[in-house]
Amino acid sequence: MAAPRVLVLRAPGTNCDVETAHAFELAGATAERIHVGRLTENPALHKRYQILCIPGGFSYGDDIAAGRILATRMRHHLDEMIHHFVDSGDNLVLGICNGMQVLMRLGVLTTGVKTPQLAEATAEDAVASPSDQNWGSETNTPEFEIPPATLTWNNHGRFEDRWVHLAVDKTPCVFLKDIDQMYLPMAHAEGKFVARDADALEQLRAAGRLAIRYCDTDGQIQSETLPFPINPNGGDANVAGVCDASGRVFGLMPHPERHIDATQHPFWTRRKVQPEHGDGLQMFRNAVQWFA
Ligand SMILES: NC(=O)CC[C@H](N)C(=O)O
Repeated sequence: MAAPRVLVLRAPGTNCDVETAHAFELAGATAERIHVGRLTENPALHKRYQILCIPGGFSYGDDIAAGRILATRMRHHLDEMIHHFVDSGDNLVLGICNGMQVLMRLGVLTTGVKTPQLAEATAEDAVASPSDQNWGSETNTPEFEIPPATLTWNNHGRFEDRWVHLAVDKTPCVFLKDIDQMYLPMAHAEGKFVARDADALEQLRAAGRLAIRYCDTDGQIQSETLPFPINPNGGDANVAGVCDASGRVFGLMPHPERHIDATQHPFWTRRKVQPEHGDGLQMFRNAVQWFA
């Protein structure tokens, strides 16, 4: 099997690209960190790659809303690249933290959710939506249509940095194959997953799109919104990551690339048995194996 080639997308403010490329390399892929500017000047560059990964950070300083400017730049200048990775069926897309925020703004994680009241929706509906929740002109949505879900500010309104337990649901997500639980660091300010309404949330749940969720130390999810700090941001249904219908496009807020080695675990010196790797590595291995 030839090693799949990964395009780790950089933008001004990206700060997890080196670790993310390293995680992919450790899993057997070939990873290159490419600045968004290099892609806009040579749009055919993306054709050399099979995996697109948008890593974590503060692209464009999180101005307007985290991920918004990079997503807009991609939508306007790199539409062919988005099509190549998202729609072709042969490639994978991973967004980590700021990368998930970009994928949410692009609308590629929540496609296929029906909007029953669309016919009656008016421009006033859009005006009436809470402006502080980042509801905006997500991809391909007419001005008056509110996207099925978004990411907004953590409940406490601050940047939160801590380790979290995660439970993996049965979904088609390629990256989470054969993983039940993970312990990973999260580090974000705008990571609260909010569905447009109960109907949109149920559609995403029924379609197996809510791939990974915050849980307690035993892997249990006892309530629809677990208390802080188990659910670090107060997001709906404890959602930490979402995949598209095919399972090839996946975004998650916690950082798998920060737990690929067992010694990155906060209590590693106190553990009786050292696992061979950190919990996050399997996600990158699953991506590589998908091409085998
Ligand atoms: N670690 C990250 O990628 C941070 C994401 C984003 N800047 C936020 O604070 O929400």
